[in-house]
Amino acid sequence: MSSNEVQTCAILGASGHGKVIAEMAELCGYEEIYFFDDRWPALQGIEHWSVFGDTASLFESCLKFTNVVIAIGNNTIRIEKQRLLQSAGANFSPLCHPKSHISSYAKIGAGSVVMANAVINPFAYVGNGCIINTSAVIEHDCSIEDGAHVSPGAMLAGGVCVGETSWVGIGAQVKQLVKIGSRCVVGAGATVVNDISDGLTVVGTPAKPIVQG
Ligand SMILES: CC(=O)SCCNC(=O)CCNC(=O)[C@H](O)C(C)(C)COP(=O)(O)OP(=O)(O)OC[C@H]1O[C@@H](n2cnc3c(N)ncnc32)[C@H](O)[C@@H]1OP(=O)(O)O
Repeated sequence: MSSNEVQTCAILGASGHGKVIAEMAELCGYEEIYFFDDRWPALQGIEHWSVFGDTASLFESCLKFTNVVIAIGNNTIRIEKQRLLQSAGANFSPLCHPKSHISSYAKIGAGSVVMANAVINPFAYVGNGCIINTSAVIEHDCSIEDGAHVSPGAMLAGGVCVGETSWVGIGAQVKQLVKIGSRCVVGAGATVVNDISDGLTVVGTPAKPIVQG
C-alpha cells in the first residue's frame, strides 16, 4: 500500500475467522480496523477491536474504507454479502498473509483471503470471496470458484477444480485433476480421488457421499 491516506479495513463478521483477518490486515499495513456485526449494538467489541455497527451501517459507510472483507464462514452468505456490497461500490481487494506464498503467475480474486503458510502455485486461479486457510496447498493449475473455502492443511494436487461455495474440510487431500462441483462439502481428513457432483457431501478415504440429515 503506498497512499498517504490512512489505510482502513472494514470486516463484516466479528467471528473467530474475523479475528484472524483483523490481525492479517494489520500485518498487511492497514492502520485502522472497523468490525461490523449484526449483534451490534449489544456487541461493542471483539478482543481489543471495536464493533462500529451492523450490516446496514456498513452499507451506509462502505465507500469510506480502503478495503472491505466479509468474515462470515457460511460460503453462500459470504459471497452474497460481498456481491451486494460490491454493487454498492465497496472495494474488495484480496488480503494475503505476508507469510503465505503466492506465485506471481497465480490469480487471486476480489475479497479472497489467503492465510499464513498457505501456498498457491503457478497458474492457479482463486475466484472472489474465497478462503484459502492456514497452511492449505493449492497446486499449479487449480481453479477455486467464487465463495469456496479450502480449510487449514487441506491439499489440492495439480489441476483440481473446486466449484462455487464448496467447502474442502480441514486436512483433506484431493487427487490431481479431480473436479469438485458447486455447493459440495469435503469432510475433514477425506481423500478425494473421483469427481464429486454438485451439492454432495463426501467423507473418508477414499471419499464417499453421505446423506445429509
Ligand atoms: C479455522 C477453522 O476452524 S476452518 C473449519 C475446519 N472444519 C472442518 O473442516 C470441518 C469439516 N466438517 C466435517 O468434516 C463434518 O463432519 C461434515 C460436514 C462432513 C459432516 O457434518 P454433519 O452433517 O454434521 O454430519 P455428522 O457429524 O452428523 O456425521 C454424519 C456421519 O458421517 C460421519 N462423519 C462426519 N464427518 C466425517 C469425516 N470428516 N470423516 C469421516 N466420517 C465423518 C459421522 O461419524 C457420522 O457417521 P454415522 O452416521 O455412522 O454416525
